[in-house]
Amino acid sequence: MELNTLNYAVQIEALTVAYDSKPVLWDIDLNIPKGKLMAIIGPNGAGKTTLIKAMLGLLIPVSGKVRFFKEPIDNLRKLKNKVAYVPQSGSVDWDFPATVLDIVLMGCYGRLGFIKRPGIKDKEAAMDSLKKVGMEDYALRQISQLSGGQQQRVFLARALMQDAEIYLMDEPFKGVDVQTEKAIILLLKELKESGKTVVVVHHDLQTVPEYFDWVTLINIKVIASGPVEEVFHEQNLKTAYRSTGNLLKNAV
Ligand SMILES: Nc1ncnc2c1ncn2[C@@H]1O[C@H](COP(=O)(O)OP(=O)(O)OP(=O)(O)O)[C@@H](O)[C@H]1O
Repeated sequence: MELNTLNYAVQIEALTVAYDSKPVLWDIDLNIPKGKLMAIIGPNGAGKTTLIKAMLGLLIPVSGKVRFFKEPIDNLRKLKNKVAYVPQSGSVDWDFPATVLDIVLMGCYGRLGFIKRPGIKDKEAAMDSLKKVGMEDYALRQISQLSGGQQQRVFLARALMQDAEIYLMDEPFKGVDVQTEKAIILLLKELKESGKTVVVVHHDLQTVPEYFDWVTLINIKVIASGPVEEVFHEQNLKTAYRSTGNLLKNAV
C-alpha cells in the first residue's frame, strides 16, 4: 500500500538495535500512517518495548533512522510537543516525592518550558485529564502510593495533557481492570477520531480487531504491518508467535 510520505506520522528505516552486541531488532522498516490507532503485537521478548524506546531516541540504535512527521527524532525542539509517551507501569522508580497532580502537570512542560510554573488554567486542564481516566479523587496523593494500574492511568492523563500529535503507549492496559480498559480504549478512539495517531504495545490478541484499525506484528523483524483486516490473520500470527500456537486459536 503506497501512501504519500506526507501522510506518515512515523517513518522507520533500516533500524537495528542491540543490547550488549546482541541484536533484538533487526533491519526494521516501518511506516505508520497518520490518524491510525495501531497495535504492536508479538511474543514476549519480540522487541516491542525496545522498538518504542528506539523510536523515541531513548536507546541509541546500531543503525537506522526514525522520523516523526518527517523530522528526525534528534530534532527535539520541533518534536517535543508533538510526541507523547506512556511508559509501562512498573518501569519507573518513584523514589522522589511527587503528587499525582505534579506528574500530570509535567505534560504541559514542553509547552511552558521548565522555568515557567503552571497556572490555574493548566491545573484545571490537569484535573480534566485526571477526570477522563477516573483518577480525579487521587490528585493530591503521592504517586508512589498508587497501584500499578492507577499509575498507568496517571501516565495516560499526563499524555492527554500534552495534546500531542502522536501517542506512544507501552501496554496501557497492563494491570487495569476491565471497566478501566474499556474507558481507556474509548479515549484512544476519540484521539484517533480527532486526527491523532496512537501506537499501542498490546498483548491481548482477542481484542485487536475490536480496538485497533492498524496492526504491526514483530518478532525481531517486522512480520507484517497494515490494516487489521488485511494483516491480522493466522499465517502472520503463526510466523510472529512461532512457538506459541495455542495463543492463536481464539484470536482469529
Ligand atoms: N536493558 C536490557 N539489556 C539487555 N537485554 C535487554 C534489555 N532490555 C531488553 N532486553 C532483551 O531484549 C529483547 C527484547 O526485549 P523487549 O522488552 O523489547 O521485548 P518485548 O517484546 O517488549 O517483551 P514483553 O512482551 O515481554 O514486554 C528481550 O530478549 C530482552 O531480554
